[in-house]
Amino acid sequence: MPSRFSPPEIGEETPLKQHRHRHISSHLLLPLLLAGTITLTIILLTVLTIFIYRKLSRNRTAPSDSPSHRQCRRFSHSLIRRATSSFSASNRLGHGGFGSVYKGTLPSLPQQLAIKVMNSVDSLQGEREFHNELSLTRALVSPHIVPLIGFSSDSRKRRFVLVYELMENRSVQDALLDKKCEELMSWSRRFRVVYDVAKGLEYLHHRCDPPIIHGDIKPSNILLDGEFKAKIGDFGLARLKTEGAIEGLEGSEILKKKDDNGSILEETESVLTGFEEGASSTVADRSPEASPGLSPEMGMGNQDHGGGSESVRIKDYVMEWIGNGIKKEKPRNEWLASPSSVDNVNGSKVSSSSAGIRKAKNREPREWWKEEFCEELTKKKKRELSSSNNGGEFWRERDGFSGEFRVPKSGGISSTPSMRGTVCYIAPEYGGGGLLSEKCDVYSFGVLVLVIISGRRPLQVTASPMSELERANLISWARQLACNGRLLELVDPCVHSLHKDQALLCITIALLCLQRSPSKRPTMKEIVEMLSGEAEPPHLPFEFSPSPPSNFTYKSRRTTR
Ligand SMILES: Nc1ncnc2c1ncn2[C@@H]1O[C@H](COP(=O)(O)OP(=O)(O)OP(=O)(O)O)[C@@H](O)[C@H]1O
Repeated sequence: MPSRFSPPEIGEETPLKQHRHRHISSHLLLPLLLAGTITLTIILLTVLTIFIYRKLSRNRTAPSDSPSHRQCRRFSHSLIRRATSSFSASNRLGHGGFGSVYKGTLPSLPQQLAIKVMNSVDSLQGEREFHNELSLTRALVSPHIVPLIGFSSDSRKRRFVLVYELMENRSVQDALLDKKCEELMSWSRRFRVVYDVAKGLEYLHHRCDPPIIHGDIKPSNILLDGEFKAKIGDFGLARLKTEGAIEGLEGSEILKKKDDNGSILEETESVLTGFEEGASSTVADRSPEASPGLSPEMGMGNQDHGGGSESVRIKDYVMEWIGNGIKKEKPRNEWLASPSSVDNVNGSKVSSSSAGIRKAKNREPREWWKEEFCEELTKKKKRELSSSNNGGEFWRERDGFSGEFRVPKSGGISSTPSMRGTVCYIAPEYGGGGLLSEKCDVYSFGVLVLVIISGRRPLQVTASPMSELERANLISWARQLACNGRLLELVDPCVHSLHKDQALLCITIALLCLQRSPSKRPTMKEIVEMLSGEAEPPHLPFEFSPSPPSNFTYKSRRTTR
């Protein structure tokens, strides 16, 4: 009879065992599930963090309001050659410190192009500027910046080209100072140019992260499109603000180099002093009628009247000496002065690499030296008048005047190899080998505004009498007019439909920008607010206030533009 209870075979699980097993596995499953979920969450979080970090770091170098970079195309050199008809002279738009700019077209692109060919065969500086300009400009998207379309580079053959959109009306230098375009004789257009440049700089300083310092604001770097809207171009000397430390390092190297050259500088200065002593009397007595040999532009020439032959000889010697010095110092192919294009260009650019390469361009060295000598003569006259108490008030030293235009040493170019920017536009603190900051751009903007308002170069003598020399330096002239409450005299007489309040506002802002102390200068954001009427109009710096106070007043500009 089969037993009712048969013992379980070995290996067979009893329900009890099964229950225990189920209990154990469910006991293990929970922590396993939990661990799995946590691991998965950690992985997801890590991926998400990496994604966000990469996105943020990509946006950091780009302006905050331009999430995606401009489409920047790479072109072959043969295509660029075809676009410019083999870089034909007839297509040449202009010549900059590091090469020529050509007009061109490409079948694949609707717009006309400005093709900047960097001169980098013999120097690394051209290549350096190319990379600098490319990396910075491709990230910029603003209606106030010249749009970069593409580039072409071949390191082996040392060909570096940047392709920009063509600005039909060229630069402010070309359109306003050289051609005196009729369109720019209307006040509203001039004011618009000032406003556009201010907006462009505000974008660079306040909307880019990190901020971008242009470092070379001047008329030839302000381009005008078909409607005369201004855009900032040429970022070859631009810097990200975070590079301050690097700039500082360069600065200390430079100080060392300056010391090394000390004896040479001293020698140069003593020669200049000799010239000043002799030349001041000769130039002061000249007039175009009395001295037909004078260049009417400069009020200086090789002839002498009234027995000053010795001083003229000294002057000629110094001019010659400096001219030779310049030629001697000229690094190969770095001097790009083309006599045909020379016409009192606004300033000579000084730039550097760590190797201390210097350049000056677009001008016969002797031409711009003449202008700078005029400045020296003006200073000399100022000293004379102030010591004789005759007109001392007029020539009183103003904030920042001495030192903002240094006599270039070692052959006409600043002895400070770190100096970047252009003589007359460069901020005094940076010219002395200091740190490049946004306030350097603000200073250059101040000079630019005076140039746009007055329609003349920062250093220019239009006639030889000494009375004209008083106006030679635009900045000091503006300061004088401010002290005398005659600011509107600065406005270009060719301007029509003048809006006096706007003109006073612009000149006042310019004078604020030109204060010697960078911290006193307004920011570009504040300047845009003042120009747009969002902020109250500024007051002149105390030292420029006319006496009795306030010869001119503004109407409130709290109107919408
Ligand atoms: N996008 C452009 N459209 C039209 N013309 C241009 C354009 N870019 C430059 N140019 C012309 O070419 C000239 C040379 O420009 P570039 O930027 O090379 O040098 P620069 O500003 O004159 O001198 P530097 O290199 O010393 O700053 C300008 O003055 C301007 O006349």
